Amino acid sequence: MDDAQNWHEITLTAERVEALRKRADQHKYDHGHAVVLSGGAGRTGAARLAGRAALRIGTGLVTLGVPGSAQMEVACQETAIMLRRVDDPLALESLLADDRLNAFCIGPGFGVGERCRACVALICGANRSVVLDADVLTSFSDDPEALFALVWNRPVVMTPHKGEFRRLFPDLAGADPRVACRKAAMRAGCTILLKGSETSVADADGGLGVHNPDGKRAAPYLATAGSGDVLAGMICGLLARGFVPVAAAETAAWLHAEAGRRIGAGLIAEDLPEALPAIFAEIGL
Ligand SMILES: NC(=O)C1=CN([C@@H]2O[C@H](COP(=O)(O)OP(=O)(O)OC[C@H]3O[C@@H](n4cnc5c(N)ncnc54)[C@H](OP(=O)(O)O)[C@@H]3O)[C@@H](O)[C@H]2O)[C@@H](O)CC1
Ligand SMILES: Nc1ncnc2c1ncn2[C@@H]1O[C@H](COP(=O)(O)OP(=O)(O)O)[C@@H](O)[C@H]1O
Repeated sequence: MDDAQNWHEITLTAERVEALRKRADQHKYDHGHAVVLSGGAGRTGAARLAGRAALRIGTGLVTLGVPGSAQMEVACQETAIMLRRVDDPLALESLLADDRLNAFCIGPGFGVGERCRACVALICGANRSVVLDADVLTSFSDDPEALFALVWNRPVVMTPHKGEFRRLFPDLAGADPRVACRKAAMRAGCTILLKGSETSVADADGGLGVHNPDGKRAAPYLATAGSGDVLAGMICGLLARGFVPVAAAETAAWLHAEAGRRIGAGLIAEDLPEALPAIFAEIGL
């Protein structure tokens, strides 16, 4: 399927607003436990942004998995977010043994290479919901098929910007982004969110949603360092809350852009999670 006309506009549907609501009879464990894996000392900012976004979007608990070298750095910055030491794939395996930790985010600031590839293999092998972003996508650029074998038919959202997309899907990078995103998702066998001023979300069955197709929801001040890390955290948080991958990706894309639109000029990535409470109040949560 490569029909560029066959798509829907991404909006915040009434059903998704209801799914964002917390009911009076629920407690934090009813809203999931998200884990964001961080890079080492001096490289924790991106994971901290993602963790903050997961918490603000309503995840019950958020843990940052942090190498020992970076524990003090992260502990000095975070309060509501919990910390676990994760130095290597072995430590990750022990986290994965606890199935209450129900959604993961890996890639932002994580570091490129074998440790990254091994962690992705463990998370996907455990069939855990996961957002694969940034350094994960770069880590597999020499062997995209190895990544597709891991994510095929799993609850995975990949979130490439155009540079990362080109590294994984070089033959599709020149095509219309909507068509390219759909073909990529069908090839990889998972949900793909292709970032840009227009954002596309495609699933493995050929479904395609487009945010800002007519430019009316433009949010150009999102073009700032760490903005994509926040988006990855929002998606991870929604996966932890029980959204299926496409719904998590589309809902996060809408909320992320809405936050960007409201803040406007002067926006920095830290502002985005903090904009969510006002948006939630306005949509009636
Ligand atoms: N606060 C923090 O801690 C932050 C930490 N961060 C972390 O840094 C790590 C590196 O992430 P990254 O995205 O900066 O660099 P990366 O993908 O390795 O290469 C970039 C190259 O790709 C290309 N390119 C093409 N299209 C593009 C597009 N639309 N958007 C962007 N790039 C595009 C372009 O190359 P060109 O096309 O010009 O040849 C460009 O030179 C990663 O772990 C991330 O999480 C950041 O999130 C910032 C905040
Ligand atoms: N001109 C733009 N208009 C709207 N959104 C944009 C624009 N430029 C970037 N964005 C959004 O900002 C985010 C940038 O993500 P990314 O490139 O991964 O940055 P980082 O790695 O620094 O977090 C994406 O969600 C993208 O859709």
